[in-house]
Amino acid sequence: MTGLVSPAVDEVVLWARTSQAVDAMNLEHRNPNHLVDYTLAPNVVATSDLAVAVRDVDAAILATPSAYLRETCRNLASHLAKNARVLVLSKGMERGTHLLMHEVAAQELGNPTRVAALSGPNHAEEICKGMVSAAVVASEDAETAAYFQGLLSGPTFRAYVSDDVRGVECCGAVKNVVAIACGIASGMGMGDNTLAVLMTRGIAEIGRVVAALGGNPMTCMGLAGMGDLVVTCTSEHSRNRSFGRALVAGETLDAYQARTHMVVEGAPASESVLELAQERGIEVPITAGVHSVLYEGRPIDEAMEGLLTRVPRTEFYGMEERDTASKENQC
Ligand SMILES: NC(=O)C1=CN([C@@H]2O[C@H](COP(=O)(O)OP(=O)(O)OC[C@H]3O[C@@H](n4cnc5c(N)ncnc54)[C@H](O)[C@@H]3O)[C@@H](O)[C@H]2O)C=CC1
Ligand SMILES: O=C(CO)COP(=O)(O)O
Repeated sequence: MTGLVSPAVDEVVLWARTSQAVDAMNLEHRNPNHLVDYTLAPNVVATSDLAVAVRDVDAAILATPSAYLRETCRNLASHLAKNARVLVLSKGMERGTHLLMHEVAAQELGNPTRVAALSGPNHAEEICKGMVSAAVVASEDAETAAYFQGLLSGPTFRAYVSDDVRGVECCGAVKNVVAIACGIASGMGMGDNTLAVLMTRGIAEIGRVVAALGGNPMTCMGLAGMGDLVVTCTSEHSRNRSFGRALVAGETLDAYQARTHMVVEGAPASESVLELAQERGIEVPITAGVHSVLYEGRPIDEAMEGLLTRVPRTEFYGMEERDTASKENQC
């Protein structure tokens, strides 16, 4: 995001946790751990001091893995000005509470109207090369969404706004689970038909969860839904997809994350989405299948067979009237 924001502001301050990363970014203008060939703009500076990072800022952009967002916001709360706007990039659903990331940020930082969430098909590997991308900025407050739309929009990046922040964030959390399923299918040697089936039934599954959380299922047709689902299920850059392939090859989640130093958000999301679905009676067969493989020791072949041997149904899309979320014959 620094490459998108830096042309629009005087200075971007990056918070990093290690002095090694901070020194490399300040001295060489490169991140030594991620996108190592990318040169940071001259007006980007780094610090490991959170208080310094947000001193006198107009806005903060939060991009920690979802599991650390609450802790990061808690640490930030006493340093961030009360009127500073907050944009959340993290994609996930909190375990136990089933809160979306903008809700976690708002709980810890106060004033939900200053919080927005950004989601869409946005692999940093392509954005930093100036390849055309787009995303949606969602907030319950139109001014906050418009503020970040203005901050991020540029010649190669188009930002749309939405007031359906729950729908946008829910899409971002659940599509990662579907992408793991696609990676597994790809690793098993399945073809394009299989991926198309998983993605299409995946968007229906996402739609049911969006509806249950009070979002608009039509948001699934947009950049945060269909757009991000397509890129995450098909791109070579996707961690969730490539983890699914690695799993078939015998690698564990911990080993994959340790080798890549990157987060696989679909794994914890499968836990929280399944918890939520069981609590609310939502059918999430793809999520349940991924969860069973990751956390219940179910063999991959058996999970795939389980999906295929379900009772034949009418095709519902997950985007019908909201009360269809509770109908039995829905998926
Ligand atoms: N909104 C959007 O357009 C996009 C959002 N994302 C989301 O952003 C979040 C971060 O993804 P990436 O930047 O790709 O991460 P990454 O997978 O490249 O790396 C994870 C990073 O988390 C850091 N980290 C580990 N423990 C931490 C802690 N306790 N506190 C803060 N940071 C910690 C690691 O140092 C590492 O740099 C994820 O939730 C991901 O799904 C990712 C791509 C696009
Ligand atoms: O959300 C993303 C792209 O929009 C990143 O997806 P992965 O975490 O699977 O790489």
